[in-house]
Amino acid sequence: MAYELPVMLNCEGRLCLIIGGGKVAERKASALREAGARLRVISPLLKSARLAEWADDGSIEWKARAYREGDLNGAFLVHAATDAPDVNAKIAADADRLGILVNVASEGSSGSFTNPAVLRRGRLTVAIATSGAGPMASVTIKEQLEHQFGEEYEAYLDFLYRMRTAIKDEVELPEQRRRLLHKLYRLDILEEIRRGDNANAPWDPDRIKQWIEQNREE
Ligand SMILES: C[C@@]1(CC(=O)O)c2cc3[nH]c(cc4nc(cc5[nH]c(cc(n2)[C@H]1CCC(=O)O)[C@@](C)(CC(=O)O)[C@@H]5CCC(=O)O)C(CC(=O)O)=C4CCC(=O)O)c(CCC(=O)O)c3CC(=O)O
Ligand SMILES: NC(=O)C1=CN([C@@H]2O[C@H](COP(=O)(O)OP(=O)(O)OC[C@H]3O[C@@H](n4cnc5c(N)ncnc54)[C@H](O)[C@@H]3O)[C@@H](O)[C@H]2O)C=CC1
Repeated sequence: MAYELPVMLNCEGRLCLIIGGGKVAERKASALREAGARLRVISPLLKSARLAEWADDGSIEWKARAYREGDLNGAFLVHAATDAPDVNAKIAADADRLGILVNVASEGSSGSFTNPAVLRRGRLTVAIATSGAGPMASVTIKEQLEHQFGEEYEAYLDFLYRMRTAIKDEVELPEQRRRLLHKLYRLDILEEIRRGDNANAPWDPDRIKQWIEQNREE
């Protein structure tokens, strides 16, 4: 078995195409909207009500026709999400020729990327893929992880982000930076957040500065 390479794609402002306008197209569109992509859907009709809504309010562009060669020019990535496997296969071949990332809904292994099930807690992303064992296995495992990684992780990662940014801004010496970052990840802030202490004693910029001053020397 060859393992696939997990990556995080920055789709912000990039043109992403979805060929097809059904349930699967809607799911892929929804994820790409959250990622800030510029979205174009090509499909003779939109079977998904949400896709139709987004086309109406202009948040996605809809071309009401079947796929044709040339549609892929200028795209960052494409989802082949029609219910016609031969059309999806043609899209995959065209995309490969042009060097464009392609996902094939009807036959995952024939595209250049697949979509994991995703658990988000603010800045935390947990992606689960099963290399062919099936998307429902991914979803079940995601549901198990939801209990382990509760809502408090959003506040926790925001805290880590603010601390790390402040350390990078305030501390020049690599040695001190490293020491502070090591101490940062050992702080038991998660427990503080769970107890609700964090709301009473927020880590505002002054307290962060103070912590940096107290901990920068051994
Ligand atoms: C390879 C992959 C390629 C890709 O699409 O990227 C793929 C492929 C296929 N899926 C099929 C079926 C279904 N997929 C779902 C749902 C999801 N599928 C997703 C990912 C992936 N699906 C990639 C592998 C990821 C991994 O490794 O686990 C999720 C996780 C993410 C997402 O789609 O964004 C999302 C859950 C989102 C969530 O809820 O969190 C449902 C349920 C439903 O639709 O409600 C069904 C019906 C039930 C069933 O059949 O199991 C079929 C058969 C189609 C046919 O019958 O023709 C194929 C084709 C094949 O197997 O190659
Ligand atoms: N990867 C996944 O997560 C899943 C994949 N599937 C697969 O994905 C396919 C699509 O599923 P659904 O969205 O439920 O189908 P659907 O039937 O709801 O939608 C298909 C869409 O494709 C459009 N279409 C058909 N021919 C086209 C063409 N030549 N050019 C452009 N658009 C065209 C139709 O107008 C329709 O809007 C299924 O056939 C199945 O093989 C199904 C479930 C989950």
